[in-house]
Amino acid sequence: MAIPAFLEPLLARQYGADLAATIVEGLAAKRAVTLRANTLLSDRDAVAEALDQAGISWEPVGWYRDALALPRASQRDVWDLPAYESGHLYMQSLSSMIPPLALGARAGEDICDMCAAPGGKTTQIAALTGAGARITACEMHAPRAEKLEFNLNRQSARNVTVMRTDARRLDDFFSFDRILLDAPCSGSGTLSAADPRVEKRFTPHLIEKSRKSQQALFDKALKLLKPGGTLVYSTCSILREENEAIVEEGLRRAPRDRAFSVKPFDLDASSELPRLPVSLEGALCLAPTDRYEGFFVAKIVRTG
Ligand SMILES: C[S@@+](CC[C@H](N)C(=O)[O-])C[C@H]1O[C@@H](n2cnc3c(N)ncnc32)[C@H](O)[C@@H]1O
Repeated sequence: MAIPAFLEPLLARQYGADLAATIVEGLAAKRAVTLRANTLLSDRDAVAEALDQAGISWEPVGWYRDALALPRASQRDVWDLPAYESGHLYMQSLSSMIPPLALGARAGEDICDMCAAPGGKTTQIAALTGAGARITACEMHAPRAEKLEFNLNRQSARNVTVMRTDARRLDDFFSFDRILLDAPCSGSGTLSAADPRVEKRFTPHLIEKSRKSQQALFDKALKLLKPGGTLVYSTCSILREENEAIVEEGLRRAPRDRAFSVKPFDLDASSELPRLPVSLEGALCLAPTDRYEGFFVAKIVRTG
């Protein structure tokens, strides 16, 4: 099985042939298992000690103290740890830890995670706010909403209300200080040649379907944002049509009585991130590598 052949020309149109070839190589690389210490129940040092005791070698991640990379471990090695079972850690890709950091949520705020299951980012936001924020987590697919609730319980994220609903239909009466829209996407940044279903799953139709849903969700997010509020838009796609184009079109047709601006966000030691060029100033797009998934993150602030 191979990465579908139509992807490389698509990438080449966006990034040029050389970079497209490097990206496809990055997709084929075996990615290191990475995890996040759950500070609602434990901390980085305790998780590191549990790994040491199990003989699993780990490396720190420069831009996020709670993240650990396990270059030689398998997922099963982590599943076997008591600290995994008890929710003291959460297996999560490094790239997907960035949107909650970019969101910058604080205790006391109203937060919405519009597309929340299985809950990696919801539980991270809960941990980052010390369980002091009011978090609404939407998920429209019932089995995935169950998985979300399971993970929230296991991670002890008690300040989260789960809404089993289509976030596109949220009443405009709601308003939030911060919204994370980690949108459903084609997954072009995380494709694996080892996945036997990759050719059936990743199709031009999936990109188009994702794009429509992303735009509708983005438009809704802008309506739900309080003045001064922050929206973070992210996908695990590296295609411009699912990323920059969604943000640009959403801002173009935003309600005329509101103003929004794309803002850069800081990440300590972010020079270690494998950045791809972006056409939206302030946004971040990561290349797939043996450590990172391909990922896009943009931060939008309602300025008026
Ligand atoms: C990229 S995944 C989210 C991953 C999640 N943020 C995490 O970090 O664990 C997108 C999720 O959005 C859900 N979804 C798709 N369309 C939705 C919609 N219109 N409203 C709510 N949830 C939706 C999907 O079922 C899927 O679980």
